Amino acid sequence: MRLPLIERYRAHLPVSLNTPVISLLEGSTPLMPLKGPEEAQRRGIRLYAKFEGLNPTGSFKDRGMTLAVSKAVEEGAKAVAAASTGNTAASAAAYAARAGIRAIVILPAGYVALGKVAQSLVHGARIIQIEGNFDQALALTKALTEAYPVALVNSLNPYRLEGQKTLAFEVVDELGDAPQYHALPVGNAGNITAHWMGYKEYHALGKASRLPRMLGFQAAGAAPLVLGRPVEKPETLATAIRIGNPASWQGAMRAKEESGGTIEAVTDEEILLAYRYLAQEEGIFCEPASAAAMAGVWKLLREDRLDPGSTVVLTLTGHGLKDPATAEKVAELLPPVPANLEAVAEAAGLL
Ligand SMILES: Cc1ncc(COP(=O)(O)O)c(/C=C/C(=O)C(=O)O)c1O
Repeated sequence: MRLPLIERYRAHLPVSLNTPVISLLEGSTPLMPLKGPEEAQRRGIRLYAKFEGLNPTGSFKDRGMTLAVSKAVEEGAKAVAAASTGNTAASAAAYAARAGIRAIVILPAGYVALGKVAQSLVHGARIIQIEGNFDQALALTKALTEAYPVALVNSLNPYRLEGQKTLAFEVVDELGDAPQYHALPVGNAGNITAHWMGYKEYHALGKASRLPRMLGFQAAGAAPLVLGRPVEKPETLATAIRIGNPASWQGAMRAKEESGGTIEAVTDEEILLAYRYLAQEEGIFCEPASAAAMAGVWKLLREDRLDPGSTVVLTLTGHGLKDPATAEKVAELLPPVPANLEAVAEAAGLL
């Protein structure tokens, strides 16, 4: 029987018997073996996708939100607030509804994928769109939660990272050890920080014999961690990681340096190629930001920078249905045909 994430990893989480468990049965997502591109097969490198799009609200955010909202309710909160590029908002809205408290979400107007706005709307969140970007939305949300009795549930909230570290636990529990490499997209950098926390905790407990090298990937137009300075006007079609000044900058640097890993940039074109590869060659529909992890691993494979025979886990952070508009960038919808067999057979390429 599927367990709430807090129950599955209670021993490793800052909860007590007084903590209500607000859950949508998140976590325990599939670790899917990939065929992998030819460059991986040739070197005997095994790729696995940890598909976080199969969480209840369709992204990895649910791991952190179950804990952040449970702890907020334990502390008497009647409302939670988050700035978001969309998935944090969707998750906060769902878990607040589950808990019977209010969600306030602040979004950068015009830069949040359709599916995520739909989720926040339908769950009844109070949606505030600002004429600004995510970084401005986060500053406003911090100010709001300091001035009013509302709990902040962005990844500045330590409970978010505590929840998200469980992904590393699941990978080790399933593979029997940590992989040599773990790749993921990086925006506000909470997730790479949390992954590294989880691997270090499990390694310290002797549950993993090794620590993976963390491979973080940013979109080239929104790559402050690669440039070494904030990006004033971040731009990328991968709107989930369109962030110019990551809140967990230090955490990301620690994960990179302590693990001997790297944080690099991939272009929007490379992201779209990886997005299409995952959908059309592996059968996995993830959102563009998630495909940055595949784009990055592909780049390292082309540059022959991954050890032959190694195992690489990629966190595919969100489901592709979140951003239906981008699907049309990689496949053209043909115009309708007359409703007769010959026209359909011709359109199907069977004639
Ligand atoms: C699909 C997807 N992939 C990657 C990231 C980057 O994770 P972080 O590096 O921990 O920020 C996000 C982040 C989204 C938000 O920050 C938000 O929803 O406000 C995401 O939704």
